[in-house]
Amino acid sequence: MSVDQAATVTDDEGRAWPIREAGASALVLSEEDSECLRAVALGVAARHASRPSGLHLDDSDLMVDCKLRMLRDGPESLVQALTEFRYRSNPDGALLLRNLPIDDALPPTPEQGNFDGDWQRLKVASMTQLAVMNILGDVISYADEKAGRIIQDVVPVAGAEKRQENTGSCFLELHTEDGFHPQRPRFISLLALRPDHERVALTLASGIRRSLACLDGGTREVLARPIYRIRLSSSFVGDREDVYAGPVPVLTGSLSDPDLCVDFHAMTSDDPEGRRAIDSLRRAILTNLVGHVLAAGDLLIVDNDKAVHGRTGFTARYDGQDRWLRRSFAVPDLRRSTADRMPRSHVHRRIFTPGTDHAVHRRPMFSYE
Ligand SMILES: O=C(O)CCC(=O)C(=O)O
Ligand SMILES: [Fe+2]
Repeated sequence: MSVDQAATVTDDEGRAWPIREAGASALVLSEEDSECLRAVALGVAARHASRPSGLHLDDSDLMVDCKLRMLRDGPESLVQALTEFRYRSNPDGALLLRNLPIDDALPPTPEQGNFDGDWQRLKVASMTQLAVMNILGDVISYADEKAGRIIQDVVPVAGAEKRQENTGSCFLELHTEDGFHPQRPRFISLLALRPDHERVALTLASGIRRSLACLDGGTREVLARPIYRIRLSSSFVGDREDVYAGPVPVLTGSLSDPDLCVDFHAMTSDDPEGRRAIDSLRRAILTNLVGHVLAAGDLLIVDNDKAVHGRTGFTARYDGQDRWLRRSFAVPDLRRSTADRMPRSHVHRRIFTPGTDHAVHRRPMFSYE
């Protein structure tokens, strides 16, 4: 895959797929609303100032505070847009927010994948993101990934350029986030602190609501069969390439408005019909791409049930000024994972133990080749 100047993605067969600019339908916060949100973020940060960085902001009191202050003092138009998106989603399954407050003096982009400094140096960005996520749902993170951090850093890492994960800088194939996880996120948010140097890294999304019309009834029926397996991502299982979840269907729920779980890099089917249906779906998804080069203060929310996302390639310089996004997840109901979390913690325990051949999840769901 590659991207040319006219914002198209070119697939391996040389066919170019246009990318609609997501900025056209963005919600741009007014200066007044942005300052209002900054005040909410600073207020929450001040009340939790003694929280050590080592806890990665993992505490339900902080989440309660974020939600309460956002509902009480946050910009009403933003709370309304988030609540509508939560209930109804939209045709692209993606909502771009612009002009969100972030911290004035940013630390250098971390080199090794995680920001290890004091969270207070990013208090505006961190609390803003958690305030937004707490309106969309219940914040969750995964112990297997990035040490369970509640807010994860998405930065290029030297040596990982070709990896199909967010430390890479090549084309990141369209995927459902953590589609293999029993409590995968409903919403993911990506808040940009810095764009890439050349401003070419387009974060992409594509919604099943737009693609459904491009799929015939037979293809939809195949995609609804539980004949697909998803390889666990390397951020969960390291270098192992043989751990799969499934079998699962790609389309579930309503026939006219289905949910989607697919990964065009990590999903396979032993069934030739299943593979053909995935190819048709990929063409439909590529027909309906939206994209945006996330700039500082842009926050993209992806509805992980209704859209896949990915990113076009870029060149990292590893000079402390590289692209830097921050990511967080929300689920509709945290209580569904009570047995898999410590009390008051929002971190889901490991589903995979490195060095063993056993996934630790209590419901057997992984297979090994
Ligand atoms: O880098 C991006 O824009 C998207 C990365 C991504 O897919 C992720 O972090 O889940
Ligand atoms: Fe992703």
